[in-house]
Amino acid sequence: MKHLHSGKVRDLYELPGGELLMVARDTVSAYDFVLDTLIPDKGRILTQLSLWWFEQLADVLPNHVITTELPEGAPAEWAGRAVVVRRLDMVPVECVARGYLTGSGLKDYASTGAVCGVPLPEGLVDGSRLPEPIFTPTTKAAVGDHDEPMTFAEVRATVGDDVAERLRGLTVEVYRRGAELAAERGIIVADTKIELGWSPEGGLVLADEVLTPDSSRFWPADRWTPGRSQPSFDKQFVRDWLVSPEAGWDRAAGDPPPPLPPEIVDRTRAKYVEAYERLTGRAFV
Ligand SMILES: C[C@H](c1ccccc1)n1cc(-c2ncnc(N)c2C#N)cn1
Repeated sequence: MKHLHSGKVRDLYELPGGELLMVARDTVSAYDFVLDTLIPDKGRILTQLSLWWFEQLADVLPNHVITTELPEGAPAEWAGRAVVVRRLDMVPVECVARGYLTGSGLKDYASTGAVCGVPLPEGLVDGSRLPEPIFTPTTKAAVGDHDEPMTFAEVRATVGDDVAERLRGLTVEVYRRGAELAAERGIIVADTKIELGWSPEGGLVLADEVLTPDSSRFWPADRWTPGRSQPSFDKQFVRDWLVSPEAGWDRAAGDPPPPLPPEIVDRTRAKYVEAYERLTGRAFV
């Protein structure tokens, strides 16, 4: 199979029949670095979680999954974390929806009182819940560049009025469904990024991964405290250890992060298993 693209935590291959193979790695990224230390089973856990969300969202829109059967020639170690998907004509817009204000959205709000041109009430702070979830699209920056916020007018100019409306509607609906279900299970989904593509028949299809802790911000609901940075459901142990004296990491010098101790690896794996089991109600095997 032909290697097409490598992201921070996933790889994309082309199969002889023209379909694509998405493979999730056991890597985790923190502070914009992909760490050297692997989190065992992370790729499988997040792949199985995404497949479960595709099932939950089947009544909202179709998805690109063909099969989870490993194709001929794929290494056995990819089992459970590789998905054969339909090749789509990808929409050139990162479709993001936010139900809470943080990260780049908070920066945009702090300087403009709006996010991607969507005006918000005054007085919001880091972690504030928004009155309604909003569509906050960005450009698809080249590797190494940063995604830039897009206004809805810019999305219209890029894909046309009708498709822009549909991107907004679908992105907010996927977010709402995910955030609602997760909230019932004690997890806040603060925001999420989805990828949409056009099928050969011309319909919009949900692609990539969906509503995972890599494509979304997951916060433990019982620790939500607006006004400060919220702890990450899955990455907080890694973040805290990396900036602790024990790690001896000179982040300011731009040094790569040190390897993670086994205990941090184990606790982080347990958080991914916990997120999967709480959301799906299924035991991770
Ligand atoms: C950003 C993402 C990516 C995934 C995995 C690794 C690195 C990047 N990506 C997805 C496609 C893509 N292209 C055509 N048809 C599709 N069904 C998909 C999907 N999913 C292109 N890039």
